[in-house]
Amino acid sequence: MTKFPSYPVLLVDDEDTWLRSFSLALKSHGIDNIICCNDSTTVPEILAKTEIEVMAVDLAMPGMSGQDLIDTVSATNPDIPILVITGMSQVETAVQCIKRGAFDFFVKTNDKSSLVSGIRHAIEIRELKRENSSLRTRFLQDTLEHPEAFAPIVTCSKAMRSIFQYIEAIARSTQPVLITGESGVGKELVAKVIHDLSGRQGEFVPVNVAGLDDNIFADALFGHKKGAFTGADRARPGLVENAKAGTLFLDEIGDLPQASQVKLLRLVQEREYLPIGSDVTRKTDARIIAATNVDPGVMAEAKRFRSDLYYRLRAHHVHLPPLRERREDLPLLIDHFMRQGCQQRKRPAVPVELLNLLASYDFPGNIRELRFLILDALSCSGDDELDLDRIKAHVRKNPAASRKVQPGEGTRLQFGPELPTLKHVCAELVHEAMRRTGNNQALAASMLGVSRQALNKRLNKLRQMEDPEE
Ligand SMILES: Nc1ncnc2c1ncn2[C@@H]1O[C@H](COP(=O)(O)OP(=O)(O)OP(=O)(O)O)[C@@H](O)[C@H]1O
Repeated sequence: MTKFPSYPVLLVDDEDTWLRSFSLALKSHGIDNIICCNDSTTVPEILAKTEIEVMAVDLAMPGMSGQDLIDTVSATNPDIPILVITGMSQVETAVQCIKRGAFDFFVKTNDKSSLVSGIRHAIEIRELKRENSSLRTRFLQDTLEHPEAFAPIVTCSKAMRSIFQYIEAIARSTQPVLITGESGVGKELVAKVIHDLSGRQGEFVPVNVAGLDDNIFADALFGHKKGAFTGADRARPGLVENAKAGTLFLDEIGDLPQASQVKLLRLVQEREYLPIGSDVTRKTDARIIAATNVDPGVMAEAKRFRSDLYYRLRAHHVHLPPLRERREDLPLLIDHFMRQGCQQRKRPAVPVELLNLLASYDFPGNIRELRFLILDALSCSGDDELDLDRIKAHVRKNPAASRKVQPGEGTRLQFGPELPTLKHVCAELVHEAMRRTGNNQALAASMLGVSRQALNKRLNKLRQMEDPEE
């Protein structure tokens, strides 16, 4: 099992019994990467050797008091959240500690649940801070540390590049990720990249939970004991077990029944689950990535999706834009799918008309639909040129998705009583073509029936007219 969190939690107290019982409480809640230290004077040495995620320190200790420790650690390792643990009579001192930089304080009692929640909260804050700073660096430098990991995602879109930078920043976190976006935008592809970048040794285990009733959901995810129900003639591990030390990818979580939402909440929050027929709780270290093409925030408002589950799942959130908002990817994707479909055969030429045809199509099925269109057209084409008949028929069948005005059958442009000038109409047309193609000049030129050079000249002229200072 991968230890959680990735860097240890340091517990500092001179009472060994307290250290033992506290670390047991943490372990039973899935926090098992712990260093116990009963001599506060050795803390600076530990910090010099090991990166620490969070510290919990007692106030009254011989050698170096909790307060002294806070002063030292805040000066040398200001990013480490420090939780102060005090006796009943020391609350005032604890408040002083908060003023000196401690993260929070807790009164030492036998019930350790609030202390465990405090540690978990501090771990989450630490992870978020780490990700924020990594994100800031990446944005400033506009770099990707592992561009090769994104190779399966074909794109040249700026929006997608920013998403890649975000993914790199959150990939190693243990918190869940929610991926939203229309059907076919590449959510599963992105989930797999997050797993590949996570450094997790376990498997990537995808499961589509759409339409599963609660019993099948529980059986698929949590498995069952032998004899748990009629037909359960042997024990079967669930997908959560298969995803140990890896990633569990739950696709289409938007339709999950309420009862399954409760079970998923426990899995996400407590990292715990019960196989069917068992009364022994099991722990998991699988990282959860969930995806949906319905906005769970809206569903949470409509009370169809638990809001506590929604907020837990979206500790990190990746939203993938639809293909119609990144049309600049069309030429690359067409080329990619042409290559995919022509591994065993000669690649026919792609008529320029194809880009023109697709540049004003809205792709309700996004990249999956484009892939199907290209592979389908290839299957009916000879070696010379890609046959566009079936693509044209498909685009015509989806008139709502096609904004293109077909020659001869289109609506006429509407004008008010005063006609615009030719110059004005040209400028509007150029802007519209650029907008529709996501600023891809080759595509826009093809839509407007001019060469790329001619469009470029026109764009330069327009820029000069709009901003003569330039
Ligand atoms: N940027 C991309 N580059 C190359 N192929 C892509 C890209 N995005 C998606 N695809 C391909 O499109 C298809 C659909 O992608 P995927 O299954 O990841 O979408 P999805 O958003 O998870 O869909 P759904 O919501 O229906 O589950 C797959 O064949 C995938 O490989």
